[in-house]
Amino acid sequence: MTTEQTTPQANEPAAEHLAERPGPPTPAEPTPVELRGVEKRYGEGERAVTALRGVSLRFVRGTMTAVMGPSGSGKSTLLHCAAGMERPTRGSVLVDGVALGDLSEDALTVLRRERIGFVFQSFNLVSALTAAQNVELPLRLAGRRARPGEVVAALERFGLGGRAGHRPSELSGGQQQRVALARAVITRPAVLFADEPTGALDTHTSRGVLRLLRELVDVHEQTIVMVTHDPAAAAYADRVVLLADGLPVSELPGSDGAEAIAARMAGLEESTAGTAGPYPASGSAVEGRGAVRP
Ligand SMILES: Nc1ncnc2c1ncn2[C@@H]1O[C@H](COP(=O)(O)OP(=O)(O)OP(=O)(O)O)[C@@H](O)[C@H]1O
Repeated sequence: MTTEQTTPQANEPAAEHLAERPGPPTPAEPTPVELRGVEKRYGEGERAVTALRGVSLRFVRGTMTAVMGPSGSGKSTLLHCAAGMERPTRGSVLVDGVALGDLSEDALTVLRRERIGFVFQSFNLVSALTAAQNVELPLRLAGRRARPGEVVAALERFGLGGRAGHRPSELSGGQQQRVALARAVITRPAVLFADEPTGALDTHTSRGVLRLLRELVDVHEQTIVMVTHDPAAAAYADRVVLLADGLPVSELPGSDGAEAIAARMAGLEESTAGTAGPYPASGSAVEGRGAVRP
């Protein structure tokens, strides 16, 4: 396993410093998402599976992070815990500085609805609703009405201006995923989680969706955390975090390119193949952009 240190952004403290002292975010701008020592165990006794072993990660505003790793390494579990869809067994998740573990189920539902966006590989649109109704849904669930033109503007932003009245079955896969994206960001969430968002799309359509994700980050300062198996998709990210056996073990910038990411993944798969997990169960921290702390 290699340990690397890349240059931190000019306006960020040294990554190493961050890794040791995650510290509180400034009151003016809380960190969109922070995981502190997150463990997740499923089941009890002999059948227990530890999916996450003490993960500490921060996802800063206006960055896109790709999470990769071998099958079963804990990627989906990490995303579900970070998005408040599952409660960690130990440790804490903070969204916009709010500890999810301190919230009641009702308060967590409200926070998820208003501060967290999620897109799935299978789009998860409501089949009986039109594109416009799907996009408006999170606002209605929050008891709000869309402002005049808000939904149309959201659809247009994702190149769907002419599709407002179409139902999901009348749309291509790429169009459905763009409706899902418009729906996920209409509430202006602190973070957008994406679980294999291009997994069901062909290469050309995938690139279109990835460019839209990139634009959300670069133009609108959206924070995005995306699980992917595709090194070409990960290359769109600022940061690629590699998981193995429930821990972040390595990290590289997406700008290193798909080939370098694929090579790092291959090395990881080789080193973990047939083992019960060579990584310590005691905890790990990977912080900031471009830092590595296996
Ligand atoms: N609900 C569950 N009950 C029991 N074990 C689970 C559950 N969900 C996940 N696991 C286990 O936790 C571990 C991590 O699973 P997870 O789905 O997070 O991995 P992953 O990296 O997303 O895998 P993949 O790339 O195959 O989707 C695996 O060993 C899995 O079998």
